[in-house]
Amino acid sequence: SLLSPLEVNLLKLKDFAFVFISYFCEIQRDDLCCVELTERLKEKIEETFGCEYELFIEFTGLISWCKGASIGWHSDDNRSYLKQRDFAAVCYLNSYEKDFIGGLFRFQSGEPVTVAPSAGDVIMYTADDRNIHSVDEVTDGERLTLALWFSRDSSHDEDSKLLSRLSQCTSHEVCLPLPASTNMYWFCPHQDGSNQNIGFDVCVARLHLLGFDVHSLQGEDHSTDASEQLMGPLQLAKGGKLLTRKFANILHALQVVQFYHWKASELVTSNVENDTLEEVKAMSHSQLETINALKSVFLLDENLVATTFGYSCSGEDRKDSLDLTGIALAVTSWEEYSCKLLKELLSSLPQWKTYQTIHKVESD
Ligand SMILES: O=C(O)CCC(=O)C(=O)O
Ligand SMILES: [Fe+2]
Repeated sequence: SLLSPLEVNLLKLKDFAFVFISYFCEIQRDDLCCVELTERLKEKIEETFGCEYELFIEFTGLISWCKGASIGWHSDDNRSYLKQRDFAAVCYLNSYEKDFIGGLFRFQSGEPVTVAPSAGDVIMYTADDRNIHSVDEVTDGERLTLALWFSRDSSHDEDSKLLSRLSQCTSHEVCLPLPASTNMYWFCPHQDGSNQNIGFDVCVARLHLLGFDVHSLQGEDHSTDASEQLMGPLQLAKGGKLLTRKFANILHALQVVQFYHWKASELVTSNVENDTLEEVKAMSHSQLETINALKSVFLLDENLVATTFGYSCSGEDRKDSLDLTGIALAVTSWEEYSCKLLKELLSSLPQWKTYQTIHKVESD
């Protein structure tokens, strides 16, 4: 094991759909830095593989493998756009048989042949075809990993890219999340196309599990392509009611809902103002139709959603505890929270730029 139980727990603490930036700051605040951890992994790789030159972290991914997820035989540099990858480190954040079934890691040749993930363990291997590997299908539960890829090529340094993006931010703006292409969020257990009609959009499904439906403002105009609807302005609905507040896109709505779910007990809900209450309206028949039309495209298989995310009856409690009025309040708290995190990040930016790398900076 390379990671302590505390580190493992901090890493998987937040829902994965939540912004990595907030994740990163919370961990810092708890006096344990994700960056320190990744630096430690980098040093370990350099030591293990006898690297003479410094490595750069090329990509960091906090990955949730839901029921049905798997990956066949591959090397990690097997695409033209992945050629810069030299080494991989996969940190296991939970354990085989305890938290999920299936999901064994296998090497095609050499020893060990099979690795059963165990929280805190890290596997490291070269990204080329000397280490062809696969991951068995996860048949129950959710498998959680922190995966990092390393490159000898400094032009692929993840830190530099992030630094230049952060340099373009100003601390006053709210950073609205931008969804990647819609097919990034499409979950389909049969990638071979045998069951084209089975699947769901991960964002719509996560909202659905928390008790919310999506009302696309572009959906009212029937000419808009369904997949574009999630990229544009939308509203949230629940139990025949609609929150008039507009969200920029599906990820914005999801972040606010997840934030509310995460922080609900801390948000002050006692003095709900009238104008917040006025934002919750009964929905019309046509609005309900727009909601259902979107569901019929993006929530094709509700049972698959429940089994994939492993929610059963316990999911009902969380659904009921979250309401639209709370969401209206959470929008502002989420903005304040995001702005605060962004300010903290930006305050470290001058030092980070000096070193061209992201390090923990002591705040006064
Ligand atoms: O999660 C794992 O055990 C390995 C993941 C993997 O092979 C990959 O993402 O390329
Ligand atoms: Fe891999």
